[in-house]
Amino acid sequence: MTVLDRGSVEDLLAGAPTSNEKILSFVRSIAERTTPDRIEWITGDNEQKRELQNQLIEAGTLKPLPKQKDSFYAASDPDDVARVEERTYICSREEADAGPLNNWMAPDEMKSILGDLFAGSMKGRTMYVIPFVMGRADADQPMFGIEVTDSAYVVLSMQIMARCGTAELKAIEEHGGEFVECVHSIGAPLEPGQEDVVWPCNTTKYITHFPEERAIWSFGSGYGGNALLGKKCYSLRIASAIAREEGWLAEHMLILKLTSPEGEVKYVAAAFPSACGKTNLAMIEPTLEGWKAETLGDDIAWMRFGEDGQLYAVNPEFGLFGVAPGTGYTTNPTAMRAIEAGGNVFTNVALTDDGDVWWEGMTEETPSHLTDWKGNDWTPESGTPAAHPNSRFCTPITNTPTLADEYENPNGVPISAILFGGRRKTTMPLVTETKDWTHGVFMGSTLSSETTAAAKGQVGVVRRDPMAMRPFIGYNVGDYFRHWLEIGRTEGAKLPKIFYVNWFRRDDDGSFLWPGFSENSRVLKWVFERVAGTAEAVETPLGHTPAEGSLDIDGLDVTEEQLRKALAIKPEEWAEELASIEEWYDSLGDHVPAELKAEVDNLRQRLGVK
Ligand SMILES: Nc1nc2c(ncn2[C@@H]2O[C@H](COP(=O)(O)OP(=O)(O)OP(=O)(O)O)[C@@H](O)[C@H]2O)c(=O)[nH]1
Ligand SMILES: O=C([O-])CC(=O)C(=O)O
Ligand SMILES: [Mn+2]
Repeated sequence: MTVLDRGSVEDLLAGAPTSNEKILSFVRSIAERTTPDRIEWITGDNEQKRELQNQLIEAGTLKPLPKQKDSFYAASDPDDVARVEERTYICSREEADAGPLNNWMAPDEMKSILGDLFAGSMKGRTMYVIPFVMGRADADQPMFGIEVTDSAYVVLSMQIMARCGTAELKAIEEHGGEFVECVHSIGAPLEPGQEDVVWPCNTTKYITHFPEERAIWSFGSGYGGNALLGKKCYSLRIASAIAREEGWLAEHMLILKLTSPEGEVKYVAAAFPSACGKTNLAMIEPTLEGWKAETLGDDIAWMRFGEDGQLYAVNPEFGLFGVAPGTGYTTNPTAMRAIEAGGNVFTNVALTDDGDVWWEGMTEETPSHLTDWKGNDWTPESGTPAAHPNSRFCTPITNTPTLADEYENPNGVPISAILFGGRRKTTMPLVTETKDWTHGVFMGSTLSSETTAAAKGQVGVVRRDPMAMRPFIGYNVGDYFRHWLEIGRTEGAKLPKIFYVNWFRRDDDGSFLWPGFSENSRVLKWVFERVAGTAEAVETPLGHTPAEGSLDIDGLDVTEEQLRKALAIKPEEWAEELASIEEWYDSLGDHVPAELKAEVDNLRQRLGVK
């Protein structure tokens, strides 16, 4: 392995747009290790963006889409299509601090592996330096990062997902050069004369986090949450560790603004696991007369206490990285209009014969011929999905026609209700209001969902996904539960009410008991009215569920009988559920707070099951 001598790295750094020693020494140390041919600082200006686009078009990585505004298509390596949880590590000094749900390795051991992997890993390539901020630079506590990467595709995607460029570099300098170090390499060095491939990556993958040093190192993948390090790696795993220290919450939640026909406003946050409906709910078009919903965020919420004791949420992201399949004019017209506004990068969707994109669920009619995400001819008879189930649209959030004005407010909006929910065919009712904060934390901590294509692995298996954060908690899950309970004990706190929802319950014949999508506005109305103190509820062992007639199904093709089934709490299902919860808590070790374990017994008693 040739290593650049010091002189040549200095040459690459000549003309760097900063003289900040912390920034320079970080960039220098990564360049020395990875030996790129060039270093390019991302400015955020259009000329640079065009140039990168053109390079990627020439390399075959991006295809321009003549039917779309300023948008591109990319197809990844078929082995690089989703987050790889089994290759994701939390490298805290103590193993107990990573906890039983994260892969752990001692920092030194991991650094030695990474040292070998990153040595010369950018050879023949350009190292891009992306200064960015999650949230806004003018927030009370701005959260900066610098991602270095050897993927121009990652640069273009990061520029959609976060505020990046010269302005952010200046802001980092002004704030004393504090930033989260994000190091990314696709791990595909190029020898002189070696021909590149369309989607370079490495079969060895490591997505690693050093929460105590606030650093992220990612190797081998160019896709989504593995590579756009501002998203899951920073804004959830590292930020959750910071939030624990500082007394706030970094969560996998959408943020929604609801306005009633009377003009009253409430803000709601909701945590559903990956590919379980956050983007859809964040962009909901209410079917109820006079109700208005506006979008603030579709994936991540940071919530800090305001001086008035309320939890204020901001969306740290600047873009949408939405699941394409199932997004269509009938299910999510808002997302379709956002996409129409242009500036998109689509990955692993299908292509129509006239050069547009398509995915399952986009249109009512399926085209008779397509090129599938693997580049093969495809017809409806092919028997395989045309778009990969985790194919994504990457779209500027400012395209969203329903974006609330408060999105630009650096310190966020006060949250009145938190919804937890997952994808469950049975057991979990359409909606329940939990009894109090501790009971709400209990329900969130036992959140369960059938697995989806958003992560590699088997699809459709029920797994516990606490607060929809299972793959994203940057520390021990038991300590994370304790942190949630402590948030509830914060002096002067005016806490949101916590609800549990399930859009995915099925009837005996396998059909959905609840129409979902825009009709979820009816559940949101009930939640709004519970917070306002106007909706009727009945007390159940799980908290409060809508009293008969209080959930508005007027004009909906749902019978009272179906609604009863959707809301039912069946003791035989719960006997099984409680056993599974208990087993799961036990598997998490001794950090699980006793208060939560006590909730299992309380619930068992209320349900009258053994
Ligand atoms: N049956 C039903 N399906 C839904 C509903 N809402 C969303 N979906 C489907 O769930 C899938 C994922 O929805 P998204 O809104 O993209 O999920 P997400 O939680 O934002 O996913 P990530 O971006 O991976 O975090 C899509 O295929 C949707 O069509 C609903 O209310 N009912
Ligand atoms: O991180 C990703 O790749 C996409 C995402 O939002 C999720 O999986 O929740
Ligand atoms: Mn997500």
